[in-house]
Amino acid sequence: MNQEVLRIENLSFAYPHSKLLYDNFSLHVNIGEVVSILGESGSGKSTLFELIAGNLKAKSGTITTSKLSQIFQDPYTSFHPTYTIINQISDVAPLHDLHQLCHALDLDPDVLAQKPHQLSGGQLQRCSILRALLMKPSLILADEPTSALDNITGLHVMQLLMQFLDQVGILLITHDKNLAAWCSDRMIELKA
Ligand SMILES: Nc1ncnc2c1ncn2[C@@H]1O[C@H](COP(=O)(O)OP(=O)(O)OP(=O)(O)O)[C@@H](O)[C@H]1O
Repeated sequence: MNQEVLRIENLSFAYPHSKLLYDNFSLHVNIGEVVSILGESGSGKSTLFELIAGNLKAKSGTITTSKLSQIFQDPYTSFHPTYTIINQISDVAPLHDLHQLCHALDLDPDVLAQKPHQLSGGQLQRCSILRALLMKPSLILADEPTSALDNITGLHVMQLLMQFLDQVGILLITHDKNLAAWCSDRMIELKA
């Protein structure tokens, strides 16, 4: 049976003094699925994540979500520059599966003792995936997780993330239609 990790039903939302950005919008994600959200700048992709994360309140409709964690576009701004990666990860997540996950993410555990600027963008984005997975989510919100990386590194990072689809569903924001077509079960294109 499909295990649903996100259900959005009849969502409507507008920022104050603005037109409706979402009007009766519905979406669901199951464990094992990658669902991509595409759309031009200003179409409301980031706003959707803010609504799902509970940082914005819908005008009407319902959002039901299981435990989620987020991966952001720029790995350098996802970590504080002055603390080591391991300090920052241990602040938010238990470390039981650290070595096993490092292995799966092709990440040398020694790099975790470094500070963010000492790592490459690809290494650091794998650290943010590590942090997200250690939080044991059922839903991952990934906001342009590969767009700060070159194509080959980006594809590798996405492949590594997709290994965990037996445990999670992934909602992916991307501008990259080729990436979305390659990795998604469903694609939703928002209109500005
Ligand atoms: N805090 C806010 N207050 C008012 N309007 C906002 C706010 N944040 C975003 N908007 C507007 O809502 C619309 C959707 O913005 P959003 O950032 O969700 O789009 P996006 O699709 O993620 O864009 P991009 O691809 O450029 O990141 C835009 O018109 C934007 O100007």
